[in-house]
Amino acid sequence: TPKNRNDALHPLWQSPLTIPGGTRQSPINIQWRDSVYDPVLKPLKISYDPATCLHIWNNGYSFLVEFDDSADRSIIVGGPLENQYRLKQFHFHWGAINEWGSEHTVDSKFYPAELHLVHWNAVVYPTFEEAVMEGDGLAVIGVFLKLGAHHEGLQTLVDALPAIKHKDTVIEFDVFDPSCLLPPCPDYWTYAGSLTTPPLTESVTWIIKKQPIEVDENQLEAFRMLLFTSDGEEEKRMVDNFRPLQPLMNRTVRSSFQ
Ligand SMILES: Nc1nnc(SCC(=O)Nc2ccc(S(N)(=O)=O)cc2)s1
Ligand SMILES: [Zn+2]
Repeated sequence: TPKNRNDALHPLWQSPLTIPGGTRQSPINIQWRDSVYDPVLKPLKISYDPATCLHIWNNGYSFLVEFDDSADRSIIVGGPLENQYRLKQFHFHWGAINEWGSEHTVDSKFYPAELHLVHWNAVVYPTFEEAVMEGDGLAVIGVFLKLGAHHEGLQTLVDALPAIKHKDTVIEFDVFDPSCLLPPCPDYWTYAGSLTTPPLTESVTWIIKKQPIEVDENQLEAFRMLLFTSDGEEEKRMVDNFRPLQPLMNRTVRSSFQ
């Protein structure tokens, strides 16, 4: 029984749910028919060096795989971006059941999970922390996960999860190529948004892939055995770690495809 309203709140949201004066918050519903094809959008060029992988850890919000971003070794360029952006980490959001879990929705449809590959503009900003505060500081690629076939590349991550069950646990992860988590179809939507967890800063150019990747039930269940809580605390399963949909306000979602 929660002692006060805050305890009743989802662990993610003990801080304010809304940013006062926020005009470009994420996630949003992508209404396919309202998105505008932009012929000027370039193909997104992705080149990741698997050796830049460092470790995988449970940060109490999600599990994330972090990369060595001290040089331009794993980068994205093109698409809606004016500069190249360096890969810093990727993580996921998922639900307690397969009916929901993604942060973005397409025509109000939830996917069971969503992958976020987080990149920062090291051409313009000296550190990630500074880029987080700037309108063109970050670029996040969103990939929807749908229930289907077993995903070989994801299994490498799934096999590591039992070792990072509790908050603030970490294990070495030497080689992993996140390209294996991207769908083959190049099509994407893009819009100006924000981080979906605190500090919720309005610094993200979102690039949402149209085609989901398929993962199987056992792989989704493996995400759900993680805990929000540290070892020794009362166990709280890490599920439903997605932010509620935010108002579109004065934004247009552009598509790279007709
Ligand atoms: N001084 C600071 N250090 N680190 C930060 S923010 C750390 C960070 O990467 N936050 C983050 C939060 C949400 C997302 S998400 N879900 O992709 O919008 C990505 C990234 S501010
Ligand atoms: Zn995320």
